Amino acid sequence: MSGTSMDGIDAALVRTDGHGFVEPLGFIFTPYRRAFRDRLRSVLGGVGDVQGVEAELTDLHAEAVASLLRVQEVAAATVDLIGFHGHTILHAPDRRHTWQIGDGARLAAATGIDVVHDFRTADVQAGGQGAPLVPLYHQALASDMDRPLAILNIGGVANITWLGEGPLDVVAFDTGPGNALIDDLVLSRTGEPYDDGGRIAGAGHVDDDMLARLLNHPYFAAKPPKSLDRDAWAKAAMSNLSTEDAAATLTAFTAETIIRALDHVPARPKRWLICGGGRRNETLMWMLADRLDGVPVAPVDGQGWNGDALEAEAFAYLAVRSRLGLPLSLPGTTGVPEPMTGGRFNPRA
Ligand SMILES: Nc1ncnc2c1ncn2[C@@H]1O[C@H](COP(=O)(O)OP(=O)(O)OP(=O)(O)O)[C@@H](O)[C@H]1O
Ligand SMILES: CC(=O)N[C@H]1[C@@H]2OC[C@@H](O2)[C@@H](O)[C@@H]1O[C@H](C)C(=O)O
Repeated sequence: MSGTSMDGIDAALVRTDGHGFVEPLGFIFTPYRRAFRDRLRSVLGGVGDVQGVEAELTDLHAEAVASLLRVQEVAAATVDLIGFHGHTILHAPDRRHTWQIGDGARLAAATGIDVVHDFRTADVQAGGQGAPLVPLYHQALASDMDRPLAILNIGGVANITWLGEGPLDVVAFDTGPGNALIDDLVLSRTGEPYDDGGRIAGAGHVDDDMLARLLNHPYFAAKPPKSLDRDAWAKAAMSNLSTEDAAATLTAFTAETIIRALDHVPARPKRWLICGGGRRNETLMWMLADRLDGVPVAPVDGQGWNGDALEAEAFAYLAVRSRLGLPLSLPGTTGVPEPMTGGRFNPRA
């Protein structure tokens, strides 16, 4: 999995039957070098040297698989399948178009392992949003937990999975920006890739006028299903604010838009579990807790799950489901008219 933050590759090793049995076995993160990150950024929107970047991205994923297997002391021959998400460079479900680069056949040839890739196209072509796809994995992980439960991923974009009692009782959608706007601000002002621990935002004051302007966007009132492109929000015009105040305001924007997700779920969750890199932003976590007013909110790690690994684990799980012809998405998760399978199979050479 190469997430919208463009920070690197998450690779997870999972044992699963594609139904209720999931056992995460290992995880490795391989950061991109600055030069590749820039090249990846240069093809967002589907422009420039897409083919060249796709080949490079695929080869970096083959290296990530090799590193994971080395660390886990597992032979490639004993691995049944790779779920290869690739990297989203364009997401326009309303035009029935979504584009994840990553060459499945090339990865299968490089690793000697069967590969499933292109997870989102079938859903989008059937009229779904093509995202988020992680919810069915969240449901498998949380099978014995009290409901209603919210699992929130704060990556470049933030997405919520709301789980009610029944197996089809799932509502999921992108809530708004996660870290992407904060990352872009901090990078342009300080040269650092993100606001470590939320310390910059923690030293600033929220500009209420700016926050109100940011919140004045039709996306937040729109009913799900709904999903976002990473760059749905153009760089917010923050030039009149100090770095600290701008970071505080964008962090409050993320927190506030997550809270607005409550307008679109059937009942208030009894508990929130947070995954993705944003759970390390203490200012954001504090802003969320403050707005949730006593409802428990904590990183998923306290549950024994790895909050950095869930998305990569999910695409392993979904790859197995794809081979079994099982749904990857539901009407409640992507708005697809009926439960829908997906993914394309690439046999090893
Ligand atoms: N120590 C930290 N303090 C604050 N923020 C952090 C920290 N570590 C990571 N992050 C944030 O988490 C981001 C990476 O999160 P993650 O890997 O979950 O995103 P992603 O998977 O690329 O995105 P998406 O889920 O949208 O595809 C970084 O860009 C940064 O903003
Ligand atoms: C189009 C696309 O790649 N969307 C990503 C992105 O990153 C987070 C959020 O927006 C989510 O909708 C999705 O990824 C996760 C893995 C998902 O499909 O569940």
